[in-house]
Amino acid sequence: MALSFRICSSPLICRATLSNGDNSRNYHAIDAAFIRRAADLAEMSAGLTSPHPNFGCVIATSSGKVAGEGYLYAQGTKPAEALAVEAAGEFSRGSTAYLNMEPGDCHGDHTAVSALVQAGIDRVVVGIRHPLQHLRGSAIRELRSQGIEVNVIGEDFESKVLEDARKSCLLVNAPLIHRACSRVPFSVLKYAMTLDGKIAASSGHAAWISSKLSRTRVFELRGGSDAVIVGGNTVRQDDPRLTARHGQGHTPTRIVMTQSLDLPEKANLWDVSEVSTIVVTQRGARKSFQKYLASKGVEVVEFDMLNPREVMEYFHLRGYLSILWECGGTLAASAISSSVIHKVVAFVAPKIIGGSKAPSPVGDLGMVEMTQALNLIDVCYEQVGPDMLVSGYLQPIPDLLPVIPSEDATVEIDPSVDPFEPSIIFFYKTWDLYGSFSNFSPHPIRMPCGGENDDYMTWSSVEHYYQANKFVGVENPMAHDCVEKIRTARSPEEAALIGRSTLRQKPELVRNDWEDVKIEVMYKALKCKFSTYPHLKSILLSTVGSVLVEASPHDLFWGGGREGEGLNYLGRLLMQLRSEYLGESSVSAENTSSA
Ligand SMILES: NC(=O)C1=CN([C@@H]2O[C@H](COP(=O)(O)OP(=O)(O)OC[C@H]3O[C@@H](n4cnc5c(N)ncnc54)[C@H](OP(=O)(O)O)[C@@H]3O)[C@@H](O)[C@H]2O)C=CC1
Ligand SMILES: Nc1c(N[C@@H]2O[C@H](COP(=O)(O)O)[C@@H](O)[C@H]2O)[nH]c(=O)[nH]c1=O
Repeated sequence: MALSFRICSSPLICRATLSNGDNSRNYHAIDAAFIRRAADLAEMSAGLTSPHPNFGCVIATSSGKVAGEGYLYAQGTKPAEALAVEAAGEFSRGSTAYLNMEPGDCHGDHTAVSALVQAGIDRVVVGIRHPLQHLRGSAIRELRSQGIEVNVIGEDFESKVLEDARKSCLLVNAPLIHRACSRVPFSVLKYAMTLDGKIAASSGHAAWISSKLSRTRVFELRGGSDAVIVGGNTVRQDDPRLTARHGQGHTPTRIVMTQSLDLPEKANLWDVSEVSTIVVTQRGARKSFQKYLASKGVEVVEFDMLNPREVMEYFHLRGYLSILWECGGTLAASAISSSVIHKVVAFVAPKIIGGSKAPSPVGDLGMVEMTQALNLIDVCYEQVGPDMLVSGYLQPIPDLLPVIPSEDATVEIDPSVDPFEPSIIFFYKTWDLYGSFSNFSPHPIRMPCGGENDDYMTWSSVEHYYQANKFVGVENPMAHDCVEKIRTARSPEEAALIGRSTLRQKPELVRNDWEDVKIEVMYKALKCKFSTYPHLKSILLSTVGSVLVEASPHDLFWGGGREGEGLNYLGRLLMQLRSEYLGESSVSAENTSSA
């Protein structure tokens, strides 16, 4: 029984129909189709939300019509569920909401859950529970406590068709699921090769093997990844840019892995005006070149043991969820041997270049018999222009069902929270347990713009306010524009990107006193945030006795650094605020008792 979607432009956009005309009996097939649609919608935010989960929601009426759809554009923007019920309007009442993943209410505001409850949704079907342990189960519990029937695929009902739909939910958030189950980001090895298995001519020349259409697909892959990584030799040979040039969305960080640091002085990757580059190298390698790179704005990170696993563990801690490997065969072999590659995407062009010394996509893996070959699973074949795109998984997407208990989890299965000393509370990414302490948490604040403009304005997050303040009060129309662009940025990540890149590219737009006032700016914004949201103040007060550390391994000013070498100013300001609140509450307690 084939299932299809008709797309039309009215609010009742599409309708799941069963091609044999049986429109009512096969509930599983209908549920599965809508769940797959929710996963497809979630896919639309890949790259935009990073490093946050991808969420999609479909509202379907009891007659199987789609009344509304939504996907999360970026963290801090309206949840998919709220957008979908808004689109469905009155049709929401009595309808079913299909969610690819349980909403993660990181900050206690229950927006997604409230939207469904208030819209009068009768039933919610969930593809997978939230992969992060501290968020898992709470939205489902909350919905059930409000009298809504909630069905989780694989727990409350199962069948082959539902299992397939559930798989699409696992795939659309594979990077986040990996975060919950392993300590490395989800990595995809991508390459373009000729029909005779070469990734370059014997001279090293490789531009181009695949067609323009295939290369546009590569830009899309880049746009959906947090970072792209190459080895030193690819930089020397190709001088790549590694940007996403398909005209929309996000551009990943570029990472170069080099032991020797024997890299050219002039390279496209050293131009960080559009996007940043991080060079990871062996500790002590070419110190003078490290300084040169730093002067260009390229970050250099040294490793005692430079190998793909250590590097991936480091980027995992830094909050990266997905990495695209676009290296040559030498580094690819090392990455596969270290078991950090999860998926392979190969563009095969109908060309033959020959050459016994021409490089191939994967170097030596030490295998001697064909029986040792690594077999890909869930392989897909697709024609892209003249090329064939073959993709598949080297390691299965972890199946969370055995890992995620269906009821409240007590098992320690979420290694994303490190077993730090209990007296220290680390926070960093907004979806972590104390994620609401992050500047990126989606808590709008009302503050004056600063400078001569005393008007109160709404800033979508502390990060928006902080970044904009770099350019406040500067007599230059471009500085004014920049403040406005940051204020209206659709996510804290976008605000940070504009603020940081403008500071690098146009330092003349930055206010002269920025270094002197930035701590004060941050403090005022934090005070406003914690005073505006009482539940955040309670969380802050609940940490009394613990040291607060922003676990950013790379920001040595606001964060604690990789080995505690950072100044941790964000943690310090939060502790200062906490003690001020404690002081206030003890004074008011004294006043009450003496009254
Ligand atoms: N068609 C395609 O899709 C692609 C083609 N190419 C082509 O491939 C060729 C380059 O291939 P290749 O030499 O394999 O390049 P790689 O991108 O694999 O670079 C290899 C380099 O990576 C660095 N490295 C750092 N750590 C490690 C480690 N643990 N293991 C292995 N390498 C490490 C070293 O740099 P260092 O020497 O600086 O210390 C090493 O020399 C070029 O001709 C290029 O055009 C490249 C990418 C994709
Ligand atoms: N030659 C080759 C690829 N090569 C990869 O693309 C990089 C160049 O990217 P950019 O500078 O951004 O255009 C190069 O260094 C290598 O990693 N990719 C492909 O899809 N098809 C191709 O034929």
